[in-house]
Amino acid sequence: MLSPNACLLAPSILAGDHANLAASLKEIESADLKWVHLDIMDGHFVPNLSFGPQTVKALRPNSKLFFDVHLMLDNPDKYIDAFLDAGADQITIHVEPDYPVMETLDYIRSKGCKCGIVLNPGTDAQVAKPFLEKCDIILCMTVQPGFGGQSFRDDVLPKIKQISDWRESMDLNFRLEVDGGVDMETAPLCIEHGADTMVAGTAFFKAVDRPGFVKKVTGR
Ligand SMILES: O=C(CO)[C@@H](O)[C@H](O)COP(=O)(O)O
Ligand SMILES: [Fe+2]
Repeated sequence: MLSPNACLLAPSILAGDHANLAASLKEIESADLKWVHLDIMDGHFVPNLSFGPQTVKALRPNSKLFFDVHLMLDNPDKYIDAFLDAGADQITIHVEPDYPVMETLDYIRSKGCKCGIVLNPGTDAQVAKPFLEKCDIILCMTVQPGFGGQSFRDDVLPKIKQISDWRESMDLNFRLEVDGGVDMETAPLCIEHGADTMVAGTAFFKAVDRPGFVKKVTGR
């Protein structure tokens, strides 16, 4: 079942120019896109470090893009205020670490920010079910989180379809986002399985024909 939502592409600035991330935001705007994906890594939940709320806050006045903040942290609940203050438009939190996920979603929403959960490739769709009604977005990782430039895992596609089917049967309209190894070949598979929000880092910033890339990845 295709998504009821129009397909969006959210480039990840993890693959942008870290000496000039403001210029990377301009590249996204020049491609006529509305979202940017910001990957926050703590070196604990994932074996890598990226950047923190200070960088997000510094980027905020440079852009009107929708800031889609993906927290890869062991204790995301401790950092929500920092990312709200930094100007996040949406915060997604993983379900795997041990912290109060439901309360954290409620807290993000109570502050007027969009919220959602993230599932690692090995995390069962059933884990998401209790949270679906609380979420603006469900993010399915199609790589093990921590690094850009990895290969897409097509074994995650049935999970995307399952969550898409629940969205329909429960009459919900959350976005269904896919992150990791998304490119011109893999994005159509995600769309076929019900996804509507494509994160692409490496493939977006390396694309020679950006308009062609955007068209293919969003199915427009
Ligand atoms: O969250 C992550 C990685 O943990 C992603 O958002 C990556 O930044 C996507 O990069 P590509 O796979 O598109 O290069
Ligand atoms: Fe991400």
